[in-house]
Amino acid sequence: MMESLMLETLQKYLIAPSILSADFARLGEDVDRVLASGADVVHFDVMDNHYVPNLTFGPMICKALRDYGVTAPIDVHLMVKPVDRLIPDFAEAGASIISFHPEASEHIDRTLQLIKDSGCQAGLVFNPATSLSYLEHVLDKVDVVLLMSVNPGFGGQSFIPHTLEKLRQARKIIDDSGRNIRLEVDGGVGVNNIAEIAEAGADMFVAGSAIFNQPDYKAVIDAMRSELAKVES
Ligand SMILES: O=C(CO)[C@H](O)[C@H](O)COP(=O)(O)O
Ligand SMILES: [Fe+2]
Repeated sequence: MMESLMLETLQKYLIAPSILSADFARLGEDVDRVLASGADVVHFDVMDNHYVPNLTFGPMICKALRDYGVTAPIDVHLMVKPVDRLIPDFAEAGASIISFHPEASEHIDRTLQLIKDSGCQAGLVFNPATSLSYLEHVLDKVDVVLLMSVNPGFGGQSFIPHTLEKLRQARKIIDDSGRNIRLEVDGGVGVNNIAEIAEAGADMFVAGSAIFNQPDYKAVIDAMRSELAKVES
């Protein structure tokens, strides 16, 4: 039975390991291990060697994780162009959230509607240099705002500091809207900066290399949670 997809019913802060840095030869086991270590959501980076200069995995691997028994929400981050034709495939494969980059879609409103109609939650992703103004006319259809804190395409890059200011701006837009929208941050997140990122307004944290490149995933996730607890208190 799949866990609740309603992000608003989950806890305040969500940790979403990016499986871009997982062991692909043992993906099911590695995903089970990171979830057993306290992760909330599986972040699934889809790259097409066109929108970004790298190539990863598609709906078949998402379905394979579901068939393996993964029940946690799967957060599909589409770095592909065009976007629309992959949406039904990912919904059928068991995606919970599907996020896309507005520059990669010809019709942003239509793409968001396609995601909602397929039964998934919808996210818009902003590169470090993409304007938040894309949110202006579609906020009512957005469940997740995903701010990239690196340029997309690769794991293991350093967090770009000016993203903190953009996070504050996105937090204000979300709060002013009165809607229940998650503010997710992706790229270069680790134990050292997660508190500062939460203080700037994020409530969902993607971390790939910071977790999977360490032998003890639980130690990293626990350390992230204790950093976040300092922000909450
Ligand atoms: O979308 C991504 C890259 O385009 C990844 O989710 C992101 O880079 C996570 O990796 P890390 O935590 O190692 O930076
Ligand atoms: Fe990502």
